[in-house]
Amino acid sequence: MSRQARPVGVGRTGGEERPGATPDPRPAAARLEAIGVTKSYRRGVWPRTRVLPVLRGADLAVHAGEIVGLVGENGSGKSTLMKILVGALAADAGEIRVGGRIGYCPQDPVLYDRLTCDEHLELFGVAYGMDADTIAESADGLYATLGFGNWRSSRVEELSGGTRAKLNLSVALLADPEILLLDEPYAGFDWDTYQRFWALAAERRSAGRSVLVISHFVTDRERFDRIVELRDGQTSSP
Ligand SMILES: Nc1ncnc2c1ncn2[C@@H]1O[C@H](COP(=O)(O)OP(=O)(O)OP(=O)(O)O)[C@@H](O)[C@H]1O
Repeated sequence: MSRQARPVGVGRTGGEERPGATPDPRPAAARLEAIGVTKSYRRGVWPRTRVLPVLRGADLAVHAGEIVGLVGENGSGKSTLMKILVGALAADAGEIRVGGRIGYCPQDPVLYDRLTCDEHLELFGVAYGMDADTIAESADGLYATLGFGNWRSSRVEELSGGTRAKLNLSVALLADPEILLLDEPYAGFDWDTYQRFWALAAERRSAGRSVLVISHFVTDRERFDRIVELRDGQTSSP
């Protein structure tokens, strides 16, 4: 799928050669790609509106089996680019190509105070088109991996910030998406959960999945296959 700053088309996603097939000498197509994306926000009230250019031709590619870090100063446009990649925000110009199902973990959890963790996973699972057994199996695995099964019957309003962050991440992972986009997913995690998160990301890489993570911590750098930096509205690989 491809869009004009549109979500993108399903094409040759790479990393999925059939045994016995003749190797394809072409480089594998990116699973997720942004090409020349521009975005400005309009601020203020007429007649005192002003335009704030945030992205000025940003390019980004994430391949199968890669964990890519998106870094940049506060306000450099990382969340804006991620929202455009998932289709939550329209770009002014440019193209987005997506070759697979996306799971998105926004910076601010989109959760419902009165629903329990189980009810969230059921609700989102049904929205993803999953059957009840698959939802239950996936939910059990996520509770075990992220260590918050004790809270499965608690309402979100009773949860700590870190447990909400675990549920937010679980919602993104529930349907086992080919492409996982995470906007500062571990800000509220304790050290044990932080380690579990990276083990989970590494498992996804081994399974040929793709992960794009907005990160602020320089110490995370060795965890990524590649780092992409946003500066002055454009991307580069430092
Ligand atoms: N809806 C909006 N309306 C107007 N300006 C916005 C809007 N959303 C973001 N901005 C501005 O766009 C710029 C980029 O914001 P964005 O959240 O994408 O940056 P970021 O790199 O993710 O920042 P941080 O590291 O602080 O999370 C900032 O100057 C921000 O104030």
